[in-house]
Amino acid sequence: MGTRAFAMLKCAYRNYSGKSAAYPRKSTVGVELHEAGNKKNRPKSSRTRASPLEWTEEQTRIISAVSGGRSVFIAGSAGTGKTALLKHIIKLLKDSLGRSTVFVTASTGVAACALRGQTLHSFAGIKNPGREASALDIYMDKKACKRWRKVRALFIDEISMVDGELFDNLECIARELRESGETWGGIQLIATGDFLQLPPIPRKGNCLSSKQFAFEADCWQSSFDLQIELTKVFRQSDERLVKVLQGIRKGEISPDDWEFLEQSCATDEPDPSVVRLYPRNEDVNEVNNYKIEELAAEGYVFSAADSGSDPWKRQLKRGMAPDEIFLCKGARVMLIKNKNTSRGLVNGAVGTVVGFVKPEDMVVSDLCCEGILPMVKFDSGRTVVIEPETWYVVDGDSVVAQRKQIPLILAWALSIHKCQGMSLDSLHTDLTRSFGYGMVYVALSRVRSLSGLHLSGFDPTIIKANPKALEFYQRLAHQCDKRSKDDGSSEEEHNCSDSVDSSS
Ligand SMILES: Nc1ncnc2c1ncn2[C@@H]1O[C@H](COP(=O)(O)OP(=O)(O)OP(=O)(O)O)[C@@H](O)[C@H]1O
Repeated sequence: MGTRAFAMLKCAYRNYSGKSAAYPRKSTVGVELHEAGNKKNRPKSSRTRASPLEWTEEQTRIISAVSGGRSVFIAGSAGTGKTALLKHIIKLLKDSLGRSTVFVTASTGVAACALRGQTLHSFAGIKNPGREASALDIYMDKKACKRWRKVRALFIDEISMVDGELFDNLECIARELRESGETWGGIQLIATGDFLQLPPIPRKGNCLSSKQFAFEADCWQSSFDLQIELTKVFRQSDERLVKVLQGIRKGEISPDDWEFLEQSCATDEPDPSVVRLYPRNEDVNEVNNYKIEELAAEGYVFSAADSGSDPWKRQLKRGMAPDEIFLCKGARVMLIKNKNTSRGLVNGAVGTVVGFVKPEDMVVSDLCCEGILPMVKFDSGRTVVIEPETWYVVDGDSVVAQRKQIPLILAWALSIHKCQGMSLDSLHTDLTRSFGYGMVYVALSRVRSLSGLHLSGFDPTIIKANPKALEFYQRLAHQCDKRSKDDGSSEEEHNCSDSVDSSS
């Protein structure tokens, strides 16, 4: 089959009701075309710049430490602005050190794509992320060796999902390849994450590793000049909710807090439009497929247009933008990129597909043969034509792969792993489902306010925090406390440590 024929098949108009494919009724498209043609109704640009944030004292301290060349571990619970701060610091360092020497990585494809970076594994030259990192693989990979020698500042987001053994191995490789006796061969390391959120996924054959977390690595303490915990939560403004979530993060919930949660949350069956969070992908796919089939509506398939080469292109598949998405009228969708923050069109905004339009000034037939775009009515009330977005994998200063796709995913259901890092207006989760350490906290801490939280299966025994992670934070707090007393500053002024002993 020719490439063209294959491409046409791939993006052919599909119908999940099982009926034979048919083109959409012209009249419907006509009406929406008219709406889209009306300039007043159309978004001016999807690239509106977000207004700059006013940094807190904690965040400012981190900015100056990093600007001064220090290696920093930025801790903080959900919604304390770790990612927002990281984006700012990345820009600062790229401007000061040069784009080609600053490498942005994350332990997951989703987080890496969100930062326009690459996975830690791709950066490092690890061929098989599911297995033990092979030093030989890395030494044989000329491009990876070049990166290791060239890098001056290395960012690692979602460090909570990097295990201690990998962290130690990479530090050792950095020293050897850079022929330097300094920790990490003198690389400035900036790591962020919350060890009380999702833990590392055990590698095959490594279930009983004694170094489950990065903070258990032998080199952890010498890797950072400074370890700082952000304490101001921005995602939620309700102080009681913040307090309850902080308790859940630590695996604690008082009877009062439990009652408060039970009474304040909507415990009745939520509106079917509310996003359901599940721990497992199978459940997510089952719900989304069932719901879209139930609509039995005609729609379109949007296929991602990728360029670049492997392993970078493979990373795009692990990001948020789907390889393929079928959309029809009535489909519940979520925006997976910030389009216009001042208008509420942010990553995590949920809405319903209300139609399709053919743009006059844009060719989008690479995504959908019919050259159309979906129109979404967001729950906030705005109706917007969703233009394609591009996700990049950046290696130093070069774009090594990119994916163009409609920035939408189906949103009747979402996995807890995928929603880590998101803010949501409303969600439903069933607490009786199998949750591991940190899962309940990750799920609940996505919501901005209690009015948007729908819970079922109340059972306080499922709230649990990893004891090793708890101990790590206790030591961090103790060191900060000690340091505050030593130099006479208050605890609030000094929630950081120059040296934390990570050994138990
Ligand atoms: N200094 C600040 N002032 C106001 N809002 C802020 C500030 N810093 C961050 N925010 C906002 O707080 C929200 C949560 O921030 P962010 O997603 O960076 O948190 P996070 O710590 O990375 O959360 P998570 O651990 O859940 O990924 C975002 O909407 C962000 O814009």
